Amino acid sequence: MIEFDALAKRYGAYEAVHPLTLTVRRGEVFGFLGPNGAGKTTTIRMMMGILVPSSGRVLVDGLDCHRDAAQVKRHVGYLPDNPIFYDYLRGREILRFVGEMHGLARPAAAVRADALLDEFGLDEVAEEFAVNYSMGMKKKLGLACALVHDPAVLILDEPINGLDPRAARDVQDLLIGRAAAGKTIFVSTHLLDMAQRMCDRVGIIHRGRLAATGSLDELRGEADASLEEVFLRITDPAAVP
Ligand SMILES: Nc1ncnc2c1ncn2[C@@H]1O[C@H](COP(=O)(O)OP(=O)(O)OP(=O)(O)O)[C@@H](O)[C@H]1O
Repeated sequence: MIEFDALAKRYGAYEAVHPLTLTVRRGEVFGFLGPNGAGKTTTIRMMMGILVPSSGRVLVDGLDCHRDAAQVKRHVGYLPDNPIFYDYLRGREILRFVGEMHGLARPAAAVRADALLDEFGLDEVAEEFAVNYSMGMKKKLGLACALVHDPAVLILDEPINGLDPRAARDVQDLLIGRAAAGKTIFVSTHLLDMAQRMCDRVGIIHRGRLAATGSLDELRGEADASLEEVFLRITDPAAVP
């Protein structure tokens, strides 16, 4: 379970995330939707202990993401918006290294890395340097790194942004598999197709404020508007925040 309790972030005088209160249930796939600059990455960086909240807090399975940041990392798999690797390590080496950093014994990390490389279709490039990976391969490797310690919770920042349709579908299928296995997934995106395919509930963030939350049916409402119509209405630049 993820509990946001009036979590807020200011950059100087600029309020990037207004106090955010929200609960994501265990086993739920929650889509955090918003246009560019809405505050999605800032929120996720607070969840990962990378940014210090200006006020409020966020808890993952009872652990405070700021105070207990190290424990949270054991519990959570994180895919950053732009995964960066040691360029001159090979895919397999990176995944083993991340596994060992999470406390797996060397043989166990090797077995786990091989299984994920196989599942993610990266086995053919496993001996290639990550610097030579395509964007799709980097996202898949990043996701494999997020999963190497079999965390209960996944926090994913724009997992299919910039991917071609096949790679995007591959990544979504991998995530849908994880959701079916009971993982709690918090995924930020501005790609509504993905939200529609994967998410149990979504929240729409606009100018740092959570403007709407609910299941897709709830957001579409009685008018049965498409998610795109709902999103465009809520995030209309002319709308008063
Ligand atoms: N370090 C910073 N200093 C000042 N302002 C910042 C900083 N980081 C982000 N911002 C501002 O905070 C707001 C929210 O940014 P954030 O990156 O969280 O948005 P986002 O929803 O993830 O956007 P995108 O979809 O474009 O990645 C933006 O207006 C951004 O310019």
